[in-house]
Amino acid sequence: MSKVAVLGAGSWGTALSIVLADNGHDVRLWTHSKDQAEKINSTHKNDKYLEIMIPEKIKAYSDLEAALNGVTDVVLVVPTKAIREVCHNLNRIVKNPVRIIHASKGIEPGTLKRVSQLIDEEMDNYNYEDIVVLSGPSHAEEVAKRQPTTVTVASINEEYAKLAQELFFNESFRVYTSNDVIGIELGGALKNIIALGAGISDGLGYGDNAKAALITRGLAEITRLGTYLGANPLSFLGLPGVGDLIVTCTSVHSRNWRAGNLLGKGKNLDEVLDQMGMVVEGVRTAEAAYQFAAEEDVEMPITTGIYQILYNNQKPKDVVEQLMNRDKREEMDDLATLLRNRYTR
Ligand SMILES: NC(=O)C1=CN([C@@H]2O[C@H](COP(=O)(O)OP(=O)(O)OC[C@H]3O[C@@H](n4cnc5c(N)ncnc54)[C@H](OP(=O)(O)O)[C@@H]3O)[C@@H](O)[C@H]2O)C=CC1
Ligand SMILES: O=C(CO)COP(=O)(O)O
Repeated sequence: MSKVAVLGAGSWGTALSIVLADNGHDVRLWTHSKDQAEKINSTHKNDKYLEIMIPEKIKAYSDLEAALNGVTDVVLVVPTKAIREVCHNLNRIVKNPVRIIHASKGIEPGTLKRVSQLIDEEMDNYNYEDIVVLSGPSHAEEVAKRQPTTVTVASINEEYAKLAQELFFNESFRVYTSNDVIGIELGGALKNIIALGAGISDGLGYGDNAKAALITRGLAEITRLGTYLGANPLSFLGLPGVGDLIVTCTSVHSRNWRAGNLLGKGKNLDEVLDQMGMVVEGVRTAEAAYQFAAEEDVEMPITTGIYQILYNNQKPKDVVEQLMNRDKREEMDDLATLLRNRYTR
């Protein structure tokens, strides 16, 4: 059994700690809040984030050095905007070799970097090839209740991907492996933009047809950008692609869907974020993807529309009208070319 530090005690860090504790590992759940650590240790609940009781053997820490003492694996689960800060501190403290698995879903605006690239930049002596990403259709609320869930762990280091699979795998948490770090990270990050769109569509009162269109054309957009950035397009048909799109675009558990729903009902971004109280990763990732699409001339009309709603106060109804009235085109034209180019290279 392994000693594991889970860094980030929000919904997902807590749910993943439960999976690891169920598997018999020694789990330290680190939070940047002393009060929260004390509350978790005394009540075995983390009720701002999850309703369920936490196994007593999970120990919460607010001292990062103490949490990391003697661990073999570090699971990073803070919001993307906190990854650099946490890795900077990790870099200062970690002396023994550890394996790093991250489960955060975002892209940094400005630099347009994925989470594994941020980790790589902040950690002096850690190989990019050894970073593992865990992603897939997995609402924390359901994982914490041990409901059947499937995810993928990806690393260029095949042995580390298999070790991560072993660490998390159990009868209600099925884990696949992959070597497509770019595809798995982009699938998880970009689906949040489309989930905002699905929430907006529901908030406007549109039906299943509109949502199915968003999911499908959203997948085309994700595949287009992802393949441009070096991902294996097949990854987008897998759990961290279409799987995660379905789970976030169709569920009230999704914070991105919920935030979109409020936007569709007429609230502005500041009001929505105040009300959410949890991370809505799609907001920053929409900014990053919009910047990228504009700079590299990659066609991302849904992302562009959502960016305009979030950052330029465009009315959701006007954006839908613009999307519906774009030039007529063939459904698969550019995607077919993209795939053909990739496989005939
Ligand atoms: N929830 C889910 O079902 C899933 C989430 N994810 C991803 O996991 C990541 C984390 O999400 P999730 O746990 O849901 O988010 P939550 O909003 O539930 O929790 C975020 C946690 O991170 C903490 N935090 C914020 N800033 C910092 C910082 N600078 N240093 C240390 N801790 C910090 C927050 O602390 P505080 O309480 O003080 O704000 C909180 O404990 C995201 O990238 C998300 O996309 C992936 C799959 C499923
Ligand atoms: O990524 C998730 C499920 O796989 C959670 O999505 P939200 O961040 O929208 O809640």
